[in-house]
Amino acid sequence: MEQTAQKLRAVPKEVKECKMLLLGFGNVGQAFAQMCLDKASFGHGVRFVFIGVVTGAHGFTYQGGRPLDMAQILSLYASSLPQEVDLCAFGTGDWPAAKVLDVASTLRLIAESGADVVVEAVPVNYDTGEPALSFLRKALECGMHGISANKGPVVHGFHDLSALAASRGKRYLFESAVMDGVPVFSLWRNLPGACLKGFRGVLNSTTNVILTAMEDGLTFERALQMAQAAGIAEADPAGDIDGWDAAVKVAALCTVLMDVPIKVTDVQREGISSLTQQQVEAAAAEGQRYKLMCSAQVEPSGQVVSQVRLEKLTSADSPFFDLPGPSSALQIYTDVLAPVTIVSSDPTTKDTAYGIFGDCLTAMLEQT
Ligand SMILES: NC(=O)C1=CN([C@@H]2O[C@H](COP(=O)(O)OP(=O)(O)OC[C@H]3O[C@@H](n4cnc5c(N)ncnc54)[C@H](OP(=O)(O)O)[C@@H]3O)[C@@H](O)[C@H]2O)C=CC1
Ligand SMILES: N[C@@H](CC=O)C(=O)O
Repeated sequence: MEQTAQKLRAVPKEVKECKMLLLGFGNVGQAFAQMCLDKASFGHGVRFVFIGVVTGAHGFTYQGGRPLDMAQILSLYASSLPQEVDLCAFGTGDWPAAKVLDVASTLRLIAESGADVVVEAVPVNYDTGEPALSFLRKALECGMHGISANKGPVVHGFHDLSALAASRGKRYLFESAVMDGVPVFSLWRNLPGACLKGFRGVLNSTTNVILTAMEDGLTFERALQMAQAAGIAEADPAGDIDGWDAAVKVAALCTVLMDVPIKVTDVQREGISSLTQQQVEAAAAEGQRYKLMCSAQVEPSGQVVSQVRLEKLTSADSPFFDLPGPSSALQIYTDVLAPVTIVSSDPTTKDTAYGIFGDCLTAMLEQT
């Protein structure tokens, strides 16, 4: 079916080889690697070759730029307990094996690797964007594309990284940073001349899983476990629960779509931890439900007011009311279009993987 559909699209004549260095091999990194394998014979015009994988505490593998057997690496992860995995077993070339590759060594590895694309999917740092920011900067300085699923570098380095990328004729792309693989940033690139006056949305899936599950009578803790098992919670789920993930996404949208580079701490923020089962049930009994709403709007003064707020939605007409589990939605208000709403229903890490995959293709295929 996929093959047939692909024939309807323009198939690039030449196949480009793309050497990939993958930083971070958790839920997102693995889903992305799997997608590259699944789509290898799809005729999209790029042959992805993994030459290095770096983790935080599970070692790294790099064999002097030689292709890695990604299917074998994925199958090791699938068949082992997390604490048993050590990627160094696949070989580290001239590099000494180390379960933890420190940031300075990772930067050296990026520079040495000669990769075409560095894909970065390491945990978010709300305060500084590091070490992801430095990884992406190094990749771009070395003339590689920097593709990232991480919101931190968007907020802490969007303008610098984009300018650096442009100066090298490369791309810094991050479609997965907000709403997984849903084309939010690329949609905006396709609305030239439009001004964003504001937006409203449900942008954190983990809290939405928890809120929906609590409506069904599950405990907060059990619901969080479900989100973790689905691979959508942050490495530190407090970032989801306390509203930091939602706030960094709001800041990312303001920075890129409004061209107003706000900090995460500029976003008025609340989380969901104070909400009780009784409050959720009482709301449900009145046909209402709680959502962690994200919003920003440009005031007449030009100032941007942004917030993450736990709201009790009262109207089934709201595009955010009927949004179960990990689903997310964003409504944008521009000076040229009636409100536009994008909804993602029950996304998984495959959606995020596609955001990265699409960015890699965009970067590779537009390059002459
Ligand atoms: N999960 C999701 O649904 C989505 C996630 N994102 C973003 O994608 C990124 C990755 O998320 P996810 O895969 O879920 O997170 P995980 O915690 O599952 O994976 C993170 C990976 O990064 C590795 N890592 C940690 N520190 C370093 C470092 N210094 N250098 C190299 N690797 C490092 C970890 O190593 P180790 O395995 O050894 O711990 C792990 O492999 C985050 O920024 C997240 O916000 C974006 C959209 C959706
Ligand atoms: N932890 C995040 C993952 C995607 O950004 C969420 O729950 O939305």
